[in-house]
Amino acid sequence: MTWHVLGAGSLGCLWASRLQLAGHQVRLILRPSRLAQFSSAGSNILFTDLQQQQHRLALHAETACAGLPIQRLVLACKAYSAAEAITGIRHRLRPGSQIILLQNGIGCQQQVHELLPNHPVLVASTTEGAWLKEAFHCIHAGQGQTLLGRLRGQEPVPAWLGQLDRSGISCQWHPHIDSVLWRKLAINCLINPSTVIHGCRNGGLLQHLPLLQQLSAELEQLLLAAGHADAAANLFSAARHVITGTATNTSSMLQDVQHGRRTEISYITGFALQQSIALGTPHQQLLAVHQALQSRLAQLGLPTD
Ligand SMILES: NC(=O)C1=CN([C@@H]2O[C@H](COP(=O)(O)OP(=O)(O)OC[C@H]3O[C@@H](n4cnc5c(N)ncnc54)[C@H](OP(=O)(O)O)[C@@H]3O)[C@@H](O)[C@H]2O)C=CC1
Ligand SMILES: CC(C)(CO)C(=O)C(=O)O
Repeated sequence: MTWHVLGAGSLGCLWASRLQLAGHQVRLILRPSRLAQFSSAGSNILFTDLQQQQHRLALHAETACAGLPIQRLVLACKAYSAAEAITGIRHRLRPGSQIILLQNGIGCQQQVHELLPNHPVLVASTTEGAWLKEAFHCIHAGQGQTLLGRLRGQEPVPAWLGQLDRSGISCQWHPHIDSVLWRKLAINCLINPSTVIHGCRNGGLLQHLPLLQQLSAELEQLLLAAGHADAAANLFSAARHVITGTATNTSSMLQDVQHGRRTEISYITGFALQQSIALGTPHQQLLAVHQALQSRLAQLGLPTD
């Protein structure tokens, strides 16, 4: 069965390259302007793997309008593009077509569910790392792991999970993917905005641990109130572990800011704050961090949502 991958950004190129290298049929879905750029550059992805080996892969690409019905779609756009991307492609979906969401943060998964109430929507949480050296040149920066599950419905564990593993996409089924998303959300709330506010790599946050500890206490209460006690356990020490383990990394949000790109703030601190208000949990620190991040984005002339 063909894998359709929407978006040839970092993760889209990473998934498409590895699937194609493993012998699967892959089709990219690009916006018209990207498709023109892709075609004039020879319809290739250059993929640098973890061993620094380069692979030049000829891929089929098309726009959302054209093409055959889609049976399996990997949505590899940013969280803020997900709803619009699904709206543009849903005429090509058929009953039973599967959608796999790769977005960070929370909120877009629910938007997609609402747009596609009768489709199997699978949600991934990944710690893989990839970036684009230039358009269509993807660098695989970190192996990481992908957990996959369903937020709603009774879809069985997909038989194609093994295809992903054999393609080098280390992927495991998780029965409570919502808790995994919430835990990652909390870690991202603790790390990403502060790296932008302080303009530092992840390790620079070791200078700001007392404030992070207060924020972590609020996030723990939010996770508990949202029914994710597992996700709340030892949150602060887990975040500190990630900070030290990724000390030299630039967070994805700071990378977006450095490249003048819109961030996923609304799906990270924005979502957490909205939920905290709805559930009546303390959110003084969360509000302060969210507002400080918005101020910094506004100063830089970037969208604050
Ligand atoms: N990169 C990474 O290492 C990781 C990323 N993630 C998450 O994965 C998601 C994707 O991230 P990443 O790959 O880095 O993002 P990128 O910005 O690199 O890529 C997103 C791509 O989606 C494309 N796109 C958006 N809307 C459409 C559309 N309607 N039709 C076709 N293409 C579209 C964009 O195309 P265009 O340029 O034409 O707008 C862009 O190329 C994010 O939520 C991110 O947080 C999670 C873990 C790791
Ligand atoms: C865990 C962390 C903070 C690593 O940089 C991340 O997920 C991100 O940058 O988005």
